[in-house]
Amino acid sequence: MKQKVSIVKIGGNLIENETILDEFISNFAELEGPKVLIHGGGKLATQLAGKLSIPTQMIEGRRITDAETLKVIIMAYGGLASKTIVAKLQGKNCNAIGLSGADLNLIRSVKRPVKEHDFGFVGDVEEVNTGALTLLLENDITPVCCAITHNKNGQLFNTNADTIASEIARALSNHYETHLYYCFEKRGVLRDLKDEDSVIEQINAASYKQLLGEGIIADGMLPKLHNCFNALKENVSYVYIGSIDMISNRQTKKTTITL
Ligand SMILES: Nc1ncnc2c1ncn2[C@@H]1O[C@H](COP(=O)(O)OP(=O)(O)O)[C@@H](O)[C@H]1O
Ligand SMILES: CC(=O)N[C@@H](CCC(=O)OP(=O)(O)O)C(=O)O
Repeated sequence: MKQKVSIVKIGGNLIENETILDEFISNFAELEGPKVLIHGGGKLATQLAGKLSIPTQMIEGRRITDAETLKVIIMAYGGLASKTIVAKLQGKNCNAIGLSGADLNLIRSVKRPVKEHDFGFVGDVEEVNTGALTLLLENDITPVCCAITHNKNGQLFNTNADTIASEIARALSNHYETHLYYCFEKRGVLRDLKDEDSVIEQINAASYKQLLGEGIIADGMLPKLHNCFNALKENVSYVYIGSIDMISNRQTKKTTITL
């Protein structure tokens, strides 16, 4: 039987709030077995760009990343967010290491092809270095991955953190029974965004199509669910969307995604 690995993605809205981040770090540090943390930081990047008078433009949940925006991304995700999270995990005796996709050649990507839009320095994942990840996990080291990839030719790219989480889960699923958790600021996918109790507890491919048609899934939830189904199609065993409580043993509602 394969060993369980937990792949946990934490959204940028949560890492902005220190109290919530600390609670998440405690929950994550207590998770047993090998684990990987992927963090966003979209809100942080938007705030930092604003302070530097660099305008932010998002299309279909993805950031248009010109050369100046890429510098902000590297500072915000690879610097502030990554090091803050790693220090907090070390404070809980979790031996974490902060990595971008360039470190250990962890994630190689190519520039997102220009179709309707040119996203600039945004990369689509081509390959995850599974050997490097398993080497760390087998030595009780917890990788903390940010939303930055590279092309192995000296160029860094901004890459959606949900996609990185699903690609890492997919890569590890040959070696482990993979459990992928998307933690964000709501308790799951909601039928009504104004009603926190309207969590849809199960979504499968058929109900997903229906929810899309009804316009219930929008904005950042679009790439998130797309990534969930991609992961399941590639042998990831379990995929969940919910609050930070779902990775602790506390009973909570969450959305379970199935094919
Ligand atoms: N049906 C839905 N249920 C929950 N959130 C939804 C839904 N449709 C759209 N959203 C939006 O998606 C956002 C989550 O996407 P995003 O901001 O990319 O998450 P993250 O913080 O994990 O990066 C929510 O804040 C919410 O505004
Ligand atoms: C290409 C692209 O859109 N990249 C994302 C990466 C960060 C991210 O995904 O962060 P959240 O999880 O906080 O949304 C961005 O720059 O916003």
